[in-house]
Amino acid sequence: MIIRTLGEIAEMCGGSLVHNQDSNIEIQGVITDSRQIAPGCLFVPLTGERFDGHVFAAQALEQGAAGVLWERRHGQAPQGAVIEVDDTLIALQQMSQVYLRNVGCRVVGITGSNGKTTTKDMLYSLLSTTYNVHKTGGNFNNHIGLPLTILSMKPDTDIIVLEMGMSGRQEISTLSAIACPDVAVITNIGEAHLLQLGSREEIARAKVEIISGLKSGGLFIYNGDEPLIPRVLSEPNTVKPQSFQTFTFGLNDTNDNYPIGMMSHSRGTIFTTHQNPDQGLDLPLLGQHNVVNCLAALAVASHFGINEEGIRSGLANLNLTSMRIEQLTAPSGLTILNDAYNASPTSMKAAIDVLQGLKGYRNKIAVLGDMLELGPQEEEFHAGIGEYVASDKVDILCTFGMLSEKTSEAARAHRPDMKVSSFTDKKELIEYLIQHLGPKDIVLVKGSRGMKLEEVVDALTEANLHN
Ligand SMILES: CC(=O)N[C@H]1[C@@H](OP(=O)(O)OP(=O)(O)OC[C@H]2O[C@@H](n3ccc(=O)[nH]c3=O)[C@H](O)[C@@H]2O)O[C@H](CO)[C@@H](O)[C@@H]1O[C@H](C)C(=O)N[C@@H](C)C(=O)N[C@H](CCC(=O)N[C@@H](CCC[C@@H](N)C(=O)O)C(=O)O)C(=O)O
Ligand SMILES: Nc1ncnc2c1ncn2[C@@H]1O[C@H](COP(=O)(O)OP(=O)(O)OP(=O)(O)O)[C@@H](O)[C@H]1O
Ligand SMILES: C[C@@H](N)C(=O)N[C@H](C)C(=O)O
Repeated sequence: MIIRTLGEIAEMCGGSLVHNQDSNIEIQGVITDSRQIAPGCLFVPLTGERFDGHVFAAQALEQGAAGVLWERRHGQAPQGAVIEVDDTLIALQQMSQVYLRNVGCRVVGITGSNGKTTTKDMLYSLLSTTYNVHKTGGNFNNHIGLPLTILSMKPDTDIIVLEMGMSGRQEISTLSAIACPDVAVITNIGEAHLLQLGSREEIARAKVEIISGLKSGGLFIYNGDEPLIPRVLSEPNTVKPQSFQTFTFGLNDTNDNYPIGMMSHSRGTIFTTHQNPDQGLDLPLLGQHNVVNCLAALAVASHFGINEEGIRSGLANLNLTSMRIEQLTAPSGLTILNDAYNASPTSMKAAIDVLQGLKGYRNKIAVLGDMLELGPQEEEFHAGIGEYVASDKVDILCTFGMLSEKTSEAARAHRPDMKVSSFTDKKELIEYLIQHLGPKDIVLVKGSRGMKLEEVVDALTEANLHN
């Protein structure tokens, strides 16, 4: 984490010390939540939907913060080590940008509609075999999370892997300007946040903003199966460096790298690639979509010179953030595919493909929740998932949420013999599942973040099943 004096921090964020404070006070780390104050930290109050962090500044100092930022428009600052700024969020971002330059590490930025967190985790594991690597924790991928990620890295970091999220235009360009990546990755263009962007073309434009801050001569790695990306690249308004390299990955053999052989097994996939046809790699994650994510991570790892031993070791020791097609076995024996972190049509279909591809279970059950932020076509998207899940070997469908009623209706219409139930009450859904699932079944649980379907996963994990 960042360690600087109060005076240095003031200089980094364009602020000024008040109350003639001792500029040599040492700051260790930056916190934006007074509920998480660590001794010696700098507390940065931010204004959010529910609170204005400034009301907690004095309390933060009492709790052990070594200093606080304070926006001038908030009037009299509390007594103690205070740095006055015009805007605390901008100050946080400026501080992180200067610290990143001070550390001098190389920077990888990863964006895309799906797979950012997964690809980040894979890449972290591959690069860590050779370098001191820092990565985005969890899903801290926005205008606050990215600066906090940078400020939490150690000064001896060689490479930082930054996840860049968005739900609107100019959000990724802000993150790219802070990070100035050496390598920029786009995993895919799906439908996430269509509500705010309006079209997949606009989603692609928002994602391609990641190269607006790409260093000159940097490397842009993207999913070559997606035609929107090169189309946006060629648009006159697209901001990009004078010169940069490109590398494409994907399933099609028109890419720079693509799989030439894939064999699924119970815990993952063994695959070979066009670039390394004799090197069978064992990815301990389910789903073809994760092989595609791995191709992106391999492209970055190759750029940084990770050898075959490092690749194999990195994949073997992969530690994936939870709730991304996470395979669990409950004490009852029930197998759960916990994919409850988020959902959009592309990721929903990818998860259903995984469920349909697995064998050796009595029943395959899909518990599918609403997909949020999809805009005016949301009902059509849910109906499309209904048809998709009814198209093949899923035995029971349970939907959760109002939008998912469309999923159920379409599934019933597409396959009248399929067992379909729809719920809007989570307790009733859980009761139904406990009554109908048994130890030899497998259940996929997936829905948008707002549906909080991890609560279903937790209930099923603890349940005694006797069917
Ligand atoms: C602003 C903030 O950090 N809020 C966090 C806070 O929320 P809470 O509701 O409690 O308070 P406010 O936001 O109103 O508070 C304002 C500040 O006051 C602080 N504070 C509050 C109470 C208190 O007693 N003391 C305080 O000091 C507070 O800390 C605020 O600084 O707490 C919640 C619970 O811990 C946090 O969840 C909340 O964090 C918000 C959501 C946030 O943005 N956090 C980032 C660090 C982050 O990266 N979060 C990610 C999710 C990012 C994300 O959704 N990404 C999108 C894509 C980008 C979309 C973009 N448009 C956007 O807006 O995010 C994606 O699809 O991936 C994460 O949490 O995983
Ligand atoms: N390449 C992909 N194609 C389709 N679905 C994917 C892909 N990669 C991951 N997923 C699925 O998308 C969901 C989110 O995965 P992950 O968290 O890695 O993506 P993300 O881009 O970080 O998501 P978010 O924007 O919601 O934070 C999970 O259900 C995961 O299984
Ligand atoms: C939190 C936001 N970035 C997000 O992921 N929204 C999804 C669609 C949700 O809230 O469920």
